[in-house]
Amino acid sequence: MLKIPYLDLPPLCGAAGTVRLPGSKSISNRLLLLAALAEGETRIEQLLEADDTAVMLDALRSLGCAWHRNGDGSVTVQGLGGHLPVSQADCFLGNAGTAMRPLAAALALLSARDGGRFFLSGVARMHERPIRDLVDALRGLGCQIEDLGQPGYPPLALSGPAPLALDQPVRVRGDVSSQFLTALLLTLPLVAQRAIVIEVEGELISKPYVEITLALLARFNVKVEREGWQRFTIPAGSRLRSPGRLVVEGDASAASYFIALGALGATQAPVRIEGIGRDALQGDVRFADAAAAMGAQIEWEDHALRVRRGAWPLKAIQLDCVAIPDAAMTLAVMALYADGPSRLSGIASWRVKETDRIAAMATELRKLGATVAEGPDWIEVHPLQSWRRTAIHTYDDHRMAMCFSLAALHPLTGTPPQDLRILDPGCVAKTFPDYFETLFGLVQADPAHIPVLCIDGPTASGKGTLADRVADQLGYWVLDSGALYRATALAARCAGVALDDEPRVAALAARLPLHFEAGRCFLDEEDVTDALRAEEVGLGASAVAALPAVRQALHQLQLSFRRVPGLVADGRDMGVAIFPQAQLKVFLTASAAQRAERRYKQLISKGFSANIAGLLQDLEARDARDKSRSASPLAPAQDARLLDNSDLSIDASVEQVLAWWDEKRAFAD
Ligand SMILES: Nc1ncnc2c1ncn2[C@@H]1O[C@H](COP(=O)(O)OP(=O)(O)O)[C@@H](O)[C@H]1O
Ligand SMILES: Nc1ccn([C@H]2C[C@H](O)[C@@H](COP(=O)(O)OP(=O)(O)O)O2)c(=O)n1
Repeated sequence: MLKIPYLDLPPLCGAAGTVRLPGSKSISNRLLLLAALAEGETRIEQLLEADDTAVMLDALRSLGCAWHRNGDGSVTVQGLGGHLPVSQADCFLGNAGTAMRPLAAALALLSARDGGRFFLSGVARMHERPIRDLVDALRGLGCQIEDLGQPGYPPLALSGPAPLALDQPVRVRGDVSSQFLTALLLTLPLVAQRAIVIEVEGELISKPYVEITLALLARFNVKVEREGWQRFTIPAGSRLRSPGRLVVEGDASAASYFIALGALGATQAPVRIEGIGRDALQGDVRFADAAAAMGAQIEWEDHALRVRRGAWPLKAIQLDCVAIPDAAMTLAVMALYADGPSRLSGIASWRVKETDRIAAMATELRKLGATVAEGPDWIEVHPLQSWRRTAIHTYDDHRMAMCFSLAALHPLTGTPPQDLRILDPGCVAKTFPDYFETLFGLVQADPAHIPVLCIDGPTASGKGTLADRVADQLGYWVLDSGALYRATALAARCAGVALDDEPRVAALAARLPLHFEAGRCFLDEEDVTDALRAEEVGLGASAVAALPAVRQALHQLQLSFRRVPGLVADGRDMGVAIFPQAQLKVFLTASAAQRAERRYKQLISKGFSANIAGLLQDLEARDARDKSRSASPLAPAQDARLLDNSDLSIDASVEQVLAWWDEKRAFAD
């Protein structure tokens, strides 16, 4: 997960491969609430692990519901059988509408029936998202609900006891958000001694989401009777009972980004998306039909789909998106690649989501250079030929970040390749914490377009530390090239090969069974992370690094680290020999005495024995050999920036390098 201020995406030219979708947010949060309110224990598999489900789980715990995560990631919830063991709780629900609305209804009804006082709040944007229609419906039943902020918006206090009047139909508006109706449907079974009728006022939007609600209620033993989309009856004596085990479908809205990716960039092999089938509960699965109408070639499997590019450019569409409001945002970005203007209507609900999505979408598309028109419930997007390099604001809206990542495929239109900045990319954590990492596993880019930042310098100058920290800030990969020379020296020692036997050491280097996993380094199956840091291995590395055939053998391997979205490479010759075209080259130095002291502290802290005078001698000898060897001697590249960090803290060094990076890559805002 990326918790960084911005992520620069290099220009992308294709996509292929397989993605496993995270669990559906809508299904996950509905199931959590139903499982908590029901009788019996429920094991929920493939539950979404993201911000919106985390706040729901926290809230359930504070309401006295016990749950635990199992070894396979599934969650087991002990149902409360419709009775809260606590009479007070304060629940913070972030920006999760799928938690706020149904919990408001559940707590209003339960506190009215059993007494108690409960508080619901969220982030500032949550307090701007309307809930009045639901509150009005609940007040109509006799529930006591206080607006603690602006009337009609969270935060709310729900208290009781208070008499409930359930003999008249419950009326709720359905034309702003279907979540109000969903909230009532999920929770009224708690008080359904007699049949309860819900009548919807206005034209119900997002009907597929209500279908999810009805289908999940049926799994919990409540069979709601429906007359059209206007009248719903919860039968007398309905009781929520756990079905025992449930599997959450993959998130169909999240699938939209990968369907779009396939439609745009899968010209050879398909993008295969696992976790949903054609008969998925989620309405957003119908996004696939919209993408097909724009030209995507889609083949369905039982629980997966394969997407390739069909028509190119994409075909413009005119579509009423009322049934696929979330996934429709993806169409707006696909429209940039179409053969004419596309018009999406029926999207008034965009205005009350994580942000005003119509305004946000129009603003950011225009920054890319597009012509966009917008109305209260529609948007029209013209295709784009000449793309501007820009920084996309994401408005704390996960879908803005995910949609706009697709703009990095602009070279497919023939426009000159350039990078694209996504601000606050971490906002995807709401529903898809690993979205960007997943995307990077599927996309292709010309290596020459993938940015590289080199940090070269002598031993113990702090290259590794600086490289890791800078890469973390940029969301980039790291190449610790010294580890490759160290691993070669270690492999030679294990194989009994003399370090000056150039052909045999080079042969070992050429097929080094080295791989990196979660910050650890493995030779074959063996974790050699710590062994590589031993001082004698460093000296051995310096010896094998002087052999031209070894350097040659490791060259290609080093180049292969240049992967989307970018690379920070640390070593001796990164800027001179391996990535001579790098955007920024830093040559890092510190006095020999400082470096010896740093290395001493580092070794001692890792449990190695060390002596400072010996280390100083060794590092001066190593500097001399690294500088004087004929093959790629240690020296700053001509265009390198020198950074002497003898008197700089690690933070100050990181700041300096990031400032240089920003200077090179300034973005229009
Ligand atoms: N600017 C700095 N100031 C103080 N100590 C530093 C600084 N940069 C790195 N160090 C410390 O010096 C030690 C050696 O750093 P390392 O990154 O391993 O160096 P290199 O990769 O150049 O051999 C580490 O313990 C690190 O925490
Ligand atoms: N790109 C590189 C990286 C390391 N080397 C050599 C020179 C170094 O003495 C050894 C070990 O490198 P490493 O960066 O791990 O060493 P330090 O952490 O700086 O002590 O490998 C090299 O020649 N070229």
